[in-house]
Amino acid sequence: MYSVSVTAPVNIATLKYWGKRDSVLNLPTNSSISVTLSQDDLKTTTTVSCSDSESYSVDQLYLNGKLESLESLRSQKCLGELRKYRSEMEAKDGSLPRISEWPLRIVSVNNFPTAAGLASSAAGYAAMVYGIARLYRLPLDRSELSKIARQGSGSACRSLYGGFVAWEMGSKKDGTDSRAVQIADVGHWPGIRAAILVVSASKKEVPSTGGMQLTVGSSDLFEYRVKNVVPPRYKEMEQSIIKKNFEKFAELTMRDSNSFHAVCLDSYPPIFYMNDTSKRIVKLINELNKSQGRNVAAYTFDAGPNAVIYYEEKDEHLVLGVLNEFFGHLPGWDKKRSINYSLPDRFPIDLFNKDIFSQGVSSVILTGIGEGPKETQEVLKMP
Ligand SMILES: Nc1ncnc2c1ncn2[C@@H]1O[C@H](COP(=O)(O)OP(=O)(O)OP(=O)(O)O)[C@@H](O)[C@H]1O
Ligand SMILES: C[C@@](O)(CCOP(=O)(O)OP(=O)(O)O)CC(=O)O
Repeated sequence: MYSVSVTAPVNIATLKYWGKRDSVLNLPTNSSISVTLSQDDLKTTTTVSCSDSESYSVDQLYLNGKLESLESLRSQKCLGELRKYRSEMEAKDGSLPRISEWPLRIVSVNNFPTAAGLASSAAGYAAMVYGIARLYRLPLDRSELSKIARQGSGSACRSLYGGFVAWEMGSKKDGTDSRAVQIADVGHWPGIRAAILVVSASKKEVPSTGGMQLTVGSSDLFEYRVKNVVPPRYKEMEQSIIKKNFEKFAELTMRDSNSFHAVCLDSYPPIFYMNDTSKRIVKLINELNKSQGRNVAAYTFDAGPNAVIYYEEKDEHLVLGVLNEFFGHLPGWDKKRSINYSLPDRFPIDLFNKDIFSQGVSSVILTGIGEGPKETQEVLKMP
């Protein structure tokens, strides 16, 4: 029996992937950019093993304690590609054990809600692909592995790296140039923080894949976004990261979240991922930024109502000053309990009815930028 355990992070896009040009190879209609979040707070842990013993009769995935199907085309493609690489190695080197033929057992847990718009599929597929690649000792770099993870879930390709990551859409039909690359590692700009306001931890209404297909097929705005908005924005965002220009990075992040939700709304029938709570959070952040005369925080929303708010550590007292005022009673503040937050100077508190603006959020996750997948000593047992 051979076994390896790994952990992998969540990533939250600041320039959104929305739309596929090939849904079998999972190739996107635009390049995207994300921040990898710290595994201290959000992570998938996966133990992969393979054996020729009788107890390993078929490939199995245990996710959060339950047996899950591996039959989906997405999972099959990831497993198939990894096995193919391993069997090619075995064919070239007769001394290698022929483990590519053995059934795999994958035991995985997410320490945060699964399928609730918190990018569990990204961390999950990244962990699965990275773990099997280590088990098979494949000589593939993270960018090569990202092409495999991409076929599990598009956004998963970006979780192969830490720091700031781009998914280059590529132009080849076979997808061999559609892969993740690192724009900058954590050390480049370590002060990036993220506050997640969990608005809904339940399963989302319109899954990303179906939502994208609907947008591609029905939104008039979509073509404009893909052709005219994203390409220059990609370059500007990359530059803002390289120059550590938070003011610009924040503006582009918020604009791109708005643009993504605009094409969702422009789909026919329309898709609504943000709800009234999400909209109130946008207002809080806008007023905070206005009151300080600069962008101290940037909101972004994925395919659900949860908000992710990026900010710099040096402005934490301002951002958490506001968030604590409205959401300080919720779970998630333990590591900041000793700090006495107060509202930032000039914040226009009179504009906000506290009873209404405190509603709808169930918990807060305070985290920051983090590293990519890594091996761990923690071994998960079959439930
Ligand atoms: N740890 C894991 N290992 C393997 N697969 C996983 C893991 N976690 C999640 N998945 C897969 O991802 C699916 C959830 O993906 P889905 O896109 O619905 O939600 P999400 O990733 O949490 O949200 P979003 O993509 O909008 O951020 C699960 O049903 C499962 O198939
Ligand atoms: C809104 C998004 O989070 C969409 C993520 O979509 P997925 O990666 O979950 O989609 P599939 O490739 O169909 O699995 C934006 C982003 O992460 O870039």
